[in-house]
Amino acid sequence: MPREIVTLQVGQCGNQLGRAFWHRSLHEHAANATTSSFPGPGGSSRTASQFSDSMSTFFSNSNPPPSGKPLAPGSEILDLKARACLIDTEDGVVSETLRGPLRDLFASRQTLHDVSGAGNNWAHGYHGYGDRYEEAIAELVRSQAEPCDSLQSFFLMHSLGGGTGSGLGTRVLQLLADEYRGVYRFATSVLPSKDGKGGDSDVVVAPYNTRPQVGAGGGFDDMNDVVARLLTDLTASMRFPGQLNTDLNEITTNLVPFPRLHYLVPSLAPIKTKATASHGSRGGMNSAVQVKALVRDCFGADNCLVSTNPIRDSTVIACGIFVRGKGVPVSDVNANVARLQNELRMPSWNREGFKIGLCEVPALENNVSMMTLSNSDVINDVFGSVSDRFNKLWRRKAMVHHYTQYCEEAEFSESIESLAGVMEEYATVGQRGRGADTKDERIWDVNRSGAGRVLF
Ligand SMILES: Nc1nc2c(ncn2[C@@H]2O[C@H](COP(=O)(O)OP(=O)(O)OP(=O)(O)O)[C@@H](O)[C@H]2O)c(=O)[nH]1
Repeated sequence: MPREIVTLQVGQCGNQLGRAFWHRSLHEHAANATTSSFPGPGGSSRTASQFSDSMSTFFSNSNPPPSGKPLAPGSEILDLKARACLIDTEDGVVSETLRGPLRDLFASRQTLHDVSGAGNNWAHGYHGYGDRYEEAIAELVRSQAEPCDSLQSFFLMHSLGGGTGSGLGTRVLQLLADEYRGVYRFATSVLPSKDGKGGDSDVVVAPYNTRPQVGAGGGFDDMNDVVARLLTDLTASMRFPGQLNTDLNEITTNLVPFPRLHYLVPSLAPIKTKATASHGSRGGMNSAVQVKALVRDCFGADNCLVSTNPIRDSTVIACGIFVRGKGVPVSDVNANVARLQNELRMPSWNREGFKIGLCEVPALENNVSMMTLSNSDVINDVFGSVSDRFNKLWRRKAMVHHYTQYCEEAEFSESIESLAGVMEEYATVGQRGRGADTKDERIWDVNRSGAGRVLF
């Protein structure tokens, strides 16, 4: 039975990532359709093909065949709609989406946008726009959630450097927690680069808006292409049928042993962008050798989507390994898990903390590829640098007056304390992984609401 996922794209970055994700998903489904392909002419989602049960996780088909009269394969005209809410405080990106090649995938009632933006101000997004649009956003979400037979989770995309994705995005996550208790929220967050250079050098106050992290070099198109790879790999086994499928709830349950330690660092192998893509790399290797090489890459520094130390040098609390490709035996993956259990530093209570997913449908550019999600204390490098940059501004109370138009100054100290708390919990787990066993069990006693969150 399909278990639907509702996607929420918030802010400019969130909506641009969403576009890259839907575009890539449609192409994957087209490449694997048994009949004629979609997207149709011009990238449209309205075309002839088959609508599978698995596809209904992310898409609805508003033109189902008449009941009791299944149409012959190939004669079904799909009118796909993404199960998505497009939210922004400016109208540029959302309007562009509604005019562009993906226009048929979204009805205009699936969107909510204003015109003036949040001016890179978290408090403007959270309090200003949050107060103004809370009801309308709740209604928008309801319009997508209510038609679902069995809502699995919410999938949110945003950046943390500006004002809308960070502030209004946080408000949306809170609204979801309040109105849909028990439904997991899985957020993909683009964080400011560690050194303030590169992608987010345009946002001086990014550390105020973020509280946590990162980035990569290159333009947005290339970056978004990599992120779309990550998101399609993450959701492949929810969109395609398969033997060893994983859903978002399973991932969250297995990789988040404590509610506040919910930051999952992704790695991809091979990493390819449009510019560097080529088919069939490592095509000559047998599966066991291929999987071993992919694992090696994913646990090194170069393939990690967060610029930080290699995952293999950190304490790994839990880890998901997701493989795409035809005919990869699970035994090849298990052999690597056994090796990682010996090689990685893991807390003694969770040496079994691996979640494996296998999807037979390959990614577009590679015959076999791998994505890992690591819950590890490596994230403290990132949080530490955000915290340092935050404090540099905060000591001088620089730019604070822009925020106090919308919020109390106390929120600044609360957020930096909250971040310090998360860092302390990760540090404690990290020390345990290094063998320093303490009797202090406070860390396990956290009961704040948990959500999976992929950072990059
Ligand atoms: N990877 C990636 N990062 C982006 C993209 N667009 C913006 N960013 C980054 O996101 C941060 C700014 O956030 P935006 O999403 O532009 O802003 P916003 O959330 O819409 O907020 P306001 O502009 O203040 O209303 C900066 O760090 C940008 O470098 C994108 O398409 N891809």
